Amino acid sequence: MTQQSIESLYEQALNRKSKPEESSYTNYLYNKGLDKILKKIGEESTEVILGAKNTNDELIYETADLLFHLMVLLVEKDVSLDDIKDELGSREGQESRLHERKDWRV
Ligand SMILES: N=c1c2ncn([C@@H]3O[C@H](COP(=O)(O)OP(=O)(O)OP(=O)(O)O)[C@@H](O)[C@H]3O)c2ncn1[C@@H]1O[C@H](COP(=O)(O)O)[C@@H](O)[C@H]1O
Repeated sequence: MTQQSIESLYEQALNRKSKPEESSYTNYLYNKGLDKILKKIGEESTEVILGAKNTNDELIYETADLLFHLMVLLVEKDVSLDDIKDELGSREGQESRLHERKDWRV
């Protein structure tokens, strides 16, 4: 089975931004603008929640949809995958600092 990395999904979204294609769904989203992309993120997030309540197949399908739309959002906002990796990396070994935020316990 063919697999696709998050990096290549992001690269595709970046590539559509610099070289738009008429039949591209990614370009349809860019043309509609940020509010449309955010609406899709909201819808897809809800579908992930519903999928998780149903079957793992649905969860996997909806997570893939959400990841795709997240990559489009990051490109639209000029945020790189390295920005996200830097943020995640800065949290490594910082459990005690993160746990000071007691709100996650609620
Ligand atoms: N991974 C995806 C991907 N995941 C989901 N989708 C699209 O996201 C849409 C989500 O479905 P919905 O029913 O929620 O949305 P819709 O009713 O089609 O449209 P709207 O609600 O947005 O108006 C579908 O049209 C899917 O085709 C994706 N579209 C593209 N990709 C990747 O992006 C690449 C480039 O695609 P294009 O930009 O279309 O050339 C593709 O080769 C894929 O690798």
